[in-house]
Amino acid sequence: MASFQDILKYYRRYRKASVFSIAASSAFEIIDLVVPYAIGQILNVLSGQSLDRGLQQFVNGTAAIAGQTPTPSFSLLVLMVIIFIVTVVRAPIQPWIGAWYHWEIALRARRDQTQKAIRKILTLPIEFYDENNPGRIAGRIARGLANHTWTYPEIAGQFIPKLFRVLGIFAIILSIEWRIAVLFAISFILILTVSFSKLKRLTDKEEVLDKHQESTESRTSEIVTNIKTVKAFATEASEFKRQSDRLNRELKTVLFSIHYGYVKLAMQQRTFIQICVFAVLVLTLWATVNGEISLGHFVTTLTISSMAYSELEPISNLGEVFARRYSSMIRFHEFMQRPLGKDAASITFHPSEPSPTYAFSGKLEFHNLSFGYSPERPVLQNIQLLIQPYETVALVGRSGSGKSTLIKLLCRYFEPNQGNILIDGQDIATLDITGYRKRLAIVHQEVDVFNGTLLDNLTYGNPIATFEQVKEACAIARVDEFIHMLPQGYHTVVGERGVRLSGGQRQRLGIARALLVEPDILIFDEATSSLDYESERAIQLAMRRIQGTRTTIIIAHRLSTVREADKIVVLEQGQIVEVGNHEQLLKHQGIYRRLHSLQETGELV
Ligand SMILES: Nc1ncnc2c1ncn2[C@@H]1O[C@H](COP(=O)(O)OP(=O)(O)OP(=O)(O)O)[C@@H](O)[C@H]1O
Repeated sequence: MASFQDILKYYRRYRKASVFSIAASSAFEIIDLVVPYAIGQILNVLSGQSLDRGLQQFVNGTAAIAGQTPTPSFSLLVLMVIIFIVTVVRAPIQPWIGAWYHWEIALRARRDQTQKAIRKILTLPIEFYDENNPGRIAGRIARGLANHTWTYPEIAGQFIPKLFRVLGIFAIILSIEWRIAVLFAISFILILTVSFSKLKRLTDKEEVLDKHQESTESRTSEIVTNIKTVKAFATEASEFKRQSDRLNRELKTVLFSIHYGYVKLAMQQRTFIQICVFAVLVLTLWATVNGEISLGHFVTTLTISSMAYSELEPISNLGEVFARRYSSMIRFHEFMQRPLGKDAASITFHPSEPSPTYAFSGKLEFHNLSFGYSPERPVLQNIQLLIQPYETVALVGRSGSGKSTLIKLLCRYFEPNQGNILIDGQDIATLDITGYRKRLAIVHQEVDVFNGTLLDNLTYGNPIATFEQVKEACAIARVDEFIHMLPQGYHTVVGERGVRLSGGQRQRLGIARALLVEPDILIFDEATSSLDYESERAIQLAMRRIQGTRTTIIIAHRLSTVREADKIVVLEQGQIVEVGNHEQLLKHQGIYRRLHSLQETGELV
């Protein structure tokens, strides 16, 4: 669970600058109070009353140094110089010491934390992304970072200095008339305590609202991602209704629960503040009429106490803003505290510390491998398999039999519960994960295309590939067959803001991209499952050219894709039940034959 402490830790790196700038801003707020005090003293001089003792001594000392007599005119001159220093001289300094640092800290912290968030995104376990959609994750991070950035300058530059200002005011009033100071202190503490306790309750409601908003955003993002399905099932109206209901629910919470609460609080605060200001006026006037305080003190007390009460509203407004943002900041920290993937510790982020470079022949041994996503449900059991270098091995089996899971273990997205996987005789668990994964390449059913040129996408895994290498990979993967149809050839922008590639074209791009990293092990994860016959055929031809050049593992539902594999491994309920080539397995009256017959003739044998 994240807490307030985590919000403080967000700025920990800038602690010293933070303490300095908060102290400086607070000092400026207190210095500001010199003006009403000096004005009060000027009034005393003008009305023939004496200066305060301390000030009189200061004027006398200054007069002695200047070789002057401390006349009323000289006192006025000293007071004007003081006012000049704390107003005009201070003016150009304050923004540099206050505003500059507050924003610098907030902006630097945002850079740091955005880096951390990106690192987090890159190191969370892969199953996190199965359970959380991109809209929800992106929304949570963006809101959390933005709210931290806006909050810091307000709290460090305004909220805390204002509290110090109020303390300074209290000290001045105390030096003038203690009864007014007591009234002032009690009213202040009362207003702030009541306000903050109410804000605490509003924060809880804000948290509910934040969750509602996250769900709405998440669904909107799903609609965008799955728009084809929405349209195909003609569910526009129901999606619209669902989102409208959610927005109405949000509005109801924000308007009648949260906003109502803030307005009610503001009303109570204002009324109470005005009662207090009036009470101070009555008390101060009473003390002046009775000759207990001077006219100058009357003006000073009234001016600074109304200054103090006028600060109450901004202080509690800042508290309100903080309360509104609190839950999204906390939810950001909850995201940041999510446990990392098992591979996270060994992922290197520093290009200056490159991971070791491996080169394997591609011999793979699965030794007595067992695995389950949860302990009570084994998905793979006692897998024993040997894959020779340059061999092409197909994994087939019914849906849910564990084919993809085996690949996930090979890629080290998960660690096996029992047994191990050896590459060239070395346990993959002992290898540097980045160095090891660089020797693997995988072509998924859905090939991701990044926004950029086709060339950028091809060289994604190997940015230093030469154009000759790119062309060679494109020839093998049959990318060259469609490249001339693209307006700028290799330099055509594809992806989000560019030309849309078809499923088959994306697959071929995926294969060429995989080939360009020159992997020792190439994996096709249902690469042809969603393609039409012609595209499938093109991919099969590409695969045929790759066959024998490196260890290749093919997961396939369509058995036509795996017919030419050196070895076909049939999985059933997480266990290997048959191994052999196409002809051998057809002779065997087993699952492969049944699946094959089903696909060829549509009938079970
Ligand atoms: N992240 C996960 N968490 C929990 N269970 C999972 C997860 N991924 C897969 N499974 C379960 O593990 C089992 C094997 O799934 P796997 O994806 O490996 O099968 P598959 O043979 O590749 O299936 P398909 O051919 O349909 O892709 C299934 O019962 C599936 O529900």
